[in-house]
Amino acid sequence: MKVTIVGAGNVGASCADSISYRGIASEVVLLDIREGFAEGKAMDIMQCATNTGFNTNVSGVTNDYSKTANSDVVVITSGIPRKPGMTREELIGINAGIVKTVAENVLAHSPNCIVVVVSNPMDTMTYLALKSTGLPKNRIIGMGGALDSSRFRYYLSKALDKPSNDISAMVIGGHGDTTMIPLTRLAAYNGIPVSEFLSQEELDKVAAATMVGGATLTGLLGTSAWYAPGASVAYLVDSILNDQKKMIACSVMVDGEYGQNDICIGVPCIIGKNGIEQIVDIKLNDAEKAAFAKSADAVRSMNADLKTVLA
Ligand SMILES: NC(=O)C1=CN([C@@H]2O[C@H](COP(=O)(O)OP(=O)(O)OC[C@H]3O[C@@H](n4cnc5c(N)ncnc54)[C@H](O)[C@@H]3O)[C@@H](O)[C@H]2O)C=CC1
Ligand SMILES: O=C([O-])CC(=O)C(=O)O
Repeated sequence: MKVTIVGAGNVGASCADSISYRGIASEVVLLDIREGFAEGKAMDIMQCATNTGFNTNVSGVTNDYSKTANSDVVVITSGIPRKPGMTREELIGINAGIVKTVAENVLAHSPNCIVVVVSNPMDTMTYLALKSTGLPKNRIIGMGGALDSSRFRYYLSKALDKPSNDISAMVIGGHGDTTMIPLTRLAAYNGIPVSEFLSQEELDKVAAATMVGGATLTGLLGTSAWYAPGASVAYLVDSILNDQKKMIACSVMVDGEYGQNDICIGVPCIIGKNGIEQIVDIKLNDAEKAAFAKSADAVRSMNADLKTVLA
């Protein structure tokens, strides 16, 4: 199986690293416009192979899409990240043009691939990739919910003082500081609702920390995060390449699910070899429904900024 990652920066290289470690692809191609950069990142990752024991062939290219031909999955991470104090939405002006061109280039060489969109503002970039390429909606997947859900589990694990892997929890809605919806009502510690162990005040604190999880890291690092984003992409790509049918919150075009249409937004999805194989339309309570509608309005109004790039 062949995976191309466009953008060999912090997130792209971390995706390549995590995918190689998992041993889920025979070939990973990293592509960047910066001369020699992807080649260098690929060489550095390949020099891990003997000490970590992976057999994936990772190569790097400078803007040569012919080397990406016949990829099964293409991950788009190209574009600028935010700096402390910025929102993801402020990146749209530069990233929209990049994502549109990149999506066209990758499909010209891999017409049957599944595209995973990472560049921010991710829900809007996913919508742009879908609208500009005309691909069927199962083949364009926005990655955000996998990461937000793993941060939610991290903050729950800190509050409970229990391991993250004993906790199941999901974040739906937009991938933005104010649009995420951590589903605290449904979060569980080994099958037991977390509300058995944490007060409403503690749960509200966890939800608030989750929503600004990316901003917190951006403040600490001076640029946005990359290890957990890379691991989240690898988790998603694993479910596609190995047809695992995992349920992962992903940004996908909704068609009536959760009462919404014509936006890409985070909802629980079954992910397999065909990409998005099913949207799991669960019953939300009134407060969750209201939060989802508000989140959808914000995502929709962001998409309106794409008018010129989609014209
Ligand atoms: N959806 C999510 O959960 C997450 C999204 N992100 C987003 O991912 C994007 C990348 O972040 P980082 O890797 O930290 O940034 P970075 O600046 O480290 O890397 C971006 C790379 O894209 C390359 N690039 C720019 N234009 C290109 C083009 N036309 N073709 C090919 N490569 C191009 C740059 O040369 C650079 O190497 C940002 O937009 C960031 O906001 C970051 C973390 C999580
Ligand atoms: O915070 C950012 O800008 C990058 C991102 O989407 C994340 O780490 O969740």
